Amino acid sequence: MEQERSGTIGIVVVAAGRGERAGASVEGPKQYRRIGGKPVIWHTLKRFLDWPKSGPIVLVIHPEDHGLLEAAIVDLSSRDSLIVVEGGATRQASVLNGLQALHDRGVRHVMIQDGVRPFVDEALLDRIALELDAGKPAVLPAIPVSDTIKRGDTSGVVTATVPRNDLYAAQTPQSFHYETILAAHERAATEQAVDFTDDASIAEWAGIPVQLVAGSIDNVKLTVKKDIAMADEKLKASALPDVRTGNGYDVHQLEPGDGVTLCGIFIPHDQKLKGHSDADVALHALTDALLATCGAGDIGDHFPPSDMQWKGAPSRIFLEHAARVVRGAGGTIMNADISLIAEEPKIGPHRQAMREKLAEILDISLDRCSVKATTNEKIGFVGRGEGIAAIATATVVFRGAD
Ligand SMILES: Nc1ccn([C@@H]2O[C@H](COP(=O)(O)OP(=O)(O)OP(=O)(O)O)[C@@H](O)[C@H]2O)c(=O)n1
Ligand SMILES: C[C@](O)(CO)[C@H](O)COP(=O)(O)O
Repeated sequence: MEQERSGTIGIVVVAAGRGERAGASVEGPKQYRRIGGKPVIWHTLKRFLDWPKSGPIVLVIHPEDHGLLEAAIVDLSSRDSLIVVEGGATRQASVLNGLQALHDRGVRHVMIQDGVRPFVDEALLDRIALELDAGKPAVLPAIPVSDTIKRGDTSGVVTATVPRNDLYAAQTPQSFHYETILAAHERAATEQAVDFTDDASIAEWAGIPVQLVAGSIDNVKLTVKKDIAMADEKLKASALPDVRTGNGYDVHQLEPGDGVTLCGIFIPHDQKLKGHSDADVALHALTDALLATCGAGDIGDHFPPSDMQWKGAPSRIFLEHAARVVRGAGGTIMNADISLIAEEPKIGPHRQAMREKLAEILDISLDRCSVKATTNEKIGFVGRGEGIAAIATATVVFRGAD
């Protein structure tokens, strides 16, 4: 259901093209291709949905693309506020449909945006809004042309060098007084003036003065295949790493026996740890820490103590399972750190073997595995030699959501 938006500037995003210059893709036309893990149109819409001055947002799509659109924006918050209409055979026809969909929605100004310009930024939108507020009927973001411009004939021979000091490359959103541009577009359609590649040209044709504002070098239009690959690389390179930390704690009671297993290493001793499995407190704590990095519950959820098959089991299977869960969720284990709290046996002589065991079980390098130990200064249950406790921390980096 469509929700009301609080901003005052109507937005028309045109995305009904077929993207022929970018070539075919299994993902559909270029506006549905993924860059940085999300479809191009997702990024473009998000910029406007997040901009506080956006009023109603009309999205113009191709009649065959309803399914593609639904899949593309399924996780976009506020998507219910979008007004979706179908476009026409040309960009100009699609814009007209979008403008007409804003009729009677109390819009004073409108911004017309290419769906395939996903890097439009808030500063640019604010610059344009200032000009509209100052009463300009048409505002065009553009950047001065920086290449030397040549004119050539059909045989590929240069016929002239064009002075570039007053040349600009036009961007979007091209922005207007709503009623003024709607009237110009409708008149162009009626008079079959149909060769316009942008909306500023229609304003010029209709005699409306167009104000230039500084565009943004990043606000490129994704036109050919290479543009899409470059946009993808750019977003991936700038994505914030998704680093997560989990912690775990476990304690087991000591009782008379012949040794304890800690971090997968058996240490001969006159006591053993009491437990359902081999009672390796260290690996249990680390298993919980790893599961915590992806919200996957705790060791008891995965290996219920009531299940007899885990009786006497080596705890490395719990840790291996947790590592699989983490990796299955897209995680890379960066670090595993265990602190053992025990009066006896002495851990120091076994630390290196323990670290090596962790590295082997987790399949990560030794320098990412740490084992430390302390006594409890003879205080409490650990201090009285009644049990051994372990605290673990795991650090995992996850791939960006896609
Ligand atoms: N009939 C059309 C043609 C274009 N557009 C939109 O206008 C914007 C800019 O057009 P362009 O880059 O030329 O896109 P396409 O027309 O899809 O590309 P091509 O010309 O390569 O087919 C795009 O967001 C495109 O989806 C549209 O809404 N309706
Ligand atoms: C509107 C536009 O993006 C401004 O640069 C451009 O004119 C669209 O042209 P296209 O031929 O549809 O790519």
